[in-house]
Amino acid sequence: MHFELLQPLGWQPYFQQQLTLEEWERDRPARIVDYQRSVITVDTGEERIALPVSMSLPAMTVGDWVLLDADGRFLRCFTRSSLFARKAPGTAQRAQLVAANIDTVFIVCSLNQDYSLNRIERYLALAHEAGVEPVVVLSKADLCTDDVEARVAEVQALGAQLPVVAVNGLDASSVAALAPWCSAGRTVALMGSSGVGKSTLVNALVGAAVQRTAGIREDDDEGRHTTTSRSLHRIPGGGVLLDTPGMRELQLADCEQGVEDAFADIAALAQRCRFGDCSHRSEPGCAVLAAVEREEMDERRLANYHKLLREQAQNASSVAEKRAQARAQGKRNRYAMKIKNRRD
Ligand SMILES: Nc1nc2c(ncn2[C@@H]2O[C@H](COP(=O)(O)OP(=O)(O)OP(=O)(O)O)[C@@H](O)[C@H]2O)c(=O)[nH]1
Ligand SMILES: [Zn+2]
Repeated sequence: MHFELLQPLGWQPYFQQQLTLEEWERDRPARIVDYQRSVITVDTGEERIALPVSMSLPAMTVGDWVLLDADGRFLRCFTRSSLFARKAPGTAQRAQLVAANIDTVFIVCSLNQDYSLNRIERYLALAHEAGVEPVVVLSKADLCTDDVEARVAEVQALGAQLPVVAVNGLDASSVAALAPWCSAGRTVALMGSSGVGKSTLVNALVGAAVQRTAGIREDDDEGRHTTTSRSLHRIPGGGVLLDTPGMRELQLADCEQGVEDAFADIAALAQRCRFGDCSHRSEPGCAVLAAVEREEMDERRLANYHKLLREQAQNASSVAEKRAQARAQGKRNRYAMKIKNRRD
């Protein structure tokens, strides 16, 4: 019964399985379509409800599924199928949740000035870390002066079964090549540098639907919050597009496992290195360096792997430093308190 209402919001069997029959009949699942400092907007498929942010709510983000009771009160958050998060600024102890329950992320890279295999590998690591299937979208194919087919093949070589699609974002029939990932019940998102054509793709994918969502919003009592319809868009083919500034600003941080997964070929070769802790830089008996020597492994790819791991280590150590600073500050505060208490 609610199924037809929920599926256009990205509802899947994975979430359905988290409900008892009784809950399914009595309560109402809803998806977070917008998350502001003081108010969370959820969509039940029938209406949008504003939940005030409070300390009693768990950490949640756009894309999360929540269960509400019949009166629209929050009961719980569903277990996620995927999560993009990043280190929060400041003490950096808590991760900032960026987007939840995304099935596919389009890694957008333009075929003119922005094209870079290193950058694509960086985004692949982020996608792997989040547990989201990546699809590389090479935009501005119409402006590419090189052989587009050759570029596509080069990017495809970055991962086994990595889908790579070249598009002209200004041409709807070209963008239609992304339809297989945007079918009913599926949620997609976009990542990529500024100017590569993400907004153009959003318009091509949802164009008319965005207008319609805005129209519906006029009628309900939250009508003034026009930004609400900007985070989660329905795609005419049945899918959902999640587009937030947070997704657009994602950086590589704290995703060592993501880097390892994005470079699974290096991990496989490393099994045959002489030393278990081989760093694949200069060690004798290194299977990775041997593969580079035989030209079976791209030297650029190995260098980028080292670079991403190094950045990863730096991020981790700056987090550790900040934690140590916070601890030292806490100690000083407690000491000052002690002295003060003694004086009182
Ligand atoms: N020729 C051509 N131009 C494109 C294509 N995609 C985008 N553009 C143009 O490239 C410029 C930047 O595109 P945007 O969609 O604004 O890029 P963006 O990634 O959203 O940029 P930010 O908003 O800075 O993140 C615009 O002038 C678009 O019209 C394409 O496939 N072909
Ligand atoms: Zn090695």
